[in-house]
Amino acid sequence: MHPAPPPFIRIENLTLGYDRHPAVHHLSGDIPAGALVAVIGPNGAGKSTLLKGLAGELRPIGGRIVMPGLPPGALAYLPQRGEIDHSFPVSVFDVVAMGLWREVGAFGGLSRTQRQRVRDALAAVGMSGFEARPIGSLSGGQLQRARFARLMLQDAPLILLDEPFAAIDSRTVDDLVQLILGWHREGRTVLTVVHDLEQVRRHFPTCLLLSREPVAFGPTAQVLTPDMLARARRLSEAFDDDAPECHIELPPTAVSPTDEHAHHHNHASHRH
Ligand SMILES: Nc1ncnc2c1ncn2[C@@H]1O[C@H](COP(=O)(O)OP(=O)(O)OP(=O)(O)O)[C@@H](O)[C@H]1O
Repeated sequence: MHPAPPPFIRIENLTLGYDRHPAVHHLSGDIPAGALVAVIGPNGAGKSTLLKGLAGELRPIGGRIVMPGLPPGALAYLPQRGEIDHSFPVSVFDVVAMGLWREVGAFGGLSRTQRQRVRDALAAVGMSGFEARPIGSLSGGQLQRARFARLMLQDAPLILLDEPFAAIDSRTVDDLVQLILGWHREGRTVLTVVHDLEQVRRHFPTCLLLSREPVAFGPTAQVLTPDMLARARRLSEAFDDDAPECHIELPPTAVSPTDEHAHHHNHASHRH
């Protein structure tokens, strides 16, 4: 018998938030290497906050995230809103080439091979011929393709995508899903915030259902049950950002390696 491989990401009683107000709390669990995880939950459930925490953009208020097998900085993160200033006169090629900054450095020039890799990444997202176009002239779907091309060049073992399909045409969504499935086949670990549950059922083997705290984490078919979704909704409705404290009691659930912390507690942002 082989011992179980170490987790790629270990989350230990994690609390993340803003100005010491928890947005996600009591999150614990292991994510194995090569997992393809959909992060789902109601609006304001803390999905983006979790990705920011994993990306290192938000420091935990409590608990910790450990990624034993990940070299420092070896993750690629696609935030929800475009971080690209559309009015900035920069070409699609240059924006995508930023994906190589770790190997090129801030002021380095690109080698011939690196320039070819940029063109290959653009071809892989169906954007050949757009190299010289100003980034601000792209449609929403084209811009998202370019952002995926940049991400590909980062060649990271861990990829975090925050609502990559929001406000994107269905053909582009299909193409982006195929790229994600390709990264999964290559053995990369991918966490994606997704709103469309059909999309999740069809393509994502593992699911984390969040509602400020973990509701369920495991195989998608066991997480996406009417019970679990109703539970997530109830938790989200019981939440009030301005309320002084919290006493939410959860019954234990069948699938949930992550909710062993369900109990009475006091946090400075729940109501009853
Ligand atoms: N920069 C911030 N400063 C203060 N509070 C924030 C900030 N960003 C998010 N929040 C709050 O944290 C909570 C969780 O937000 P988050 O964006 O993580 O939720 P989400 O699940 O991604 O929601 P959605 O599906 O609507 O994008 C919300 O109450 C939100 O208002």
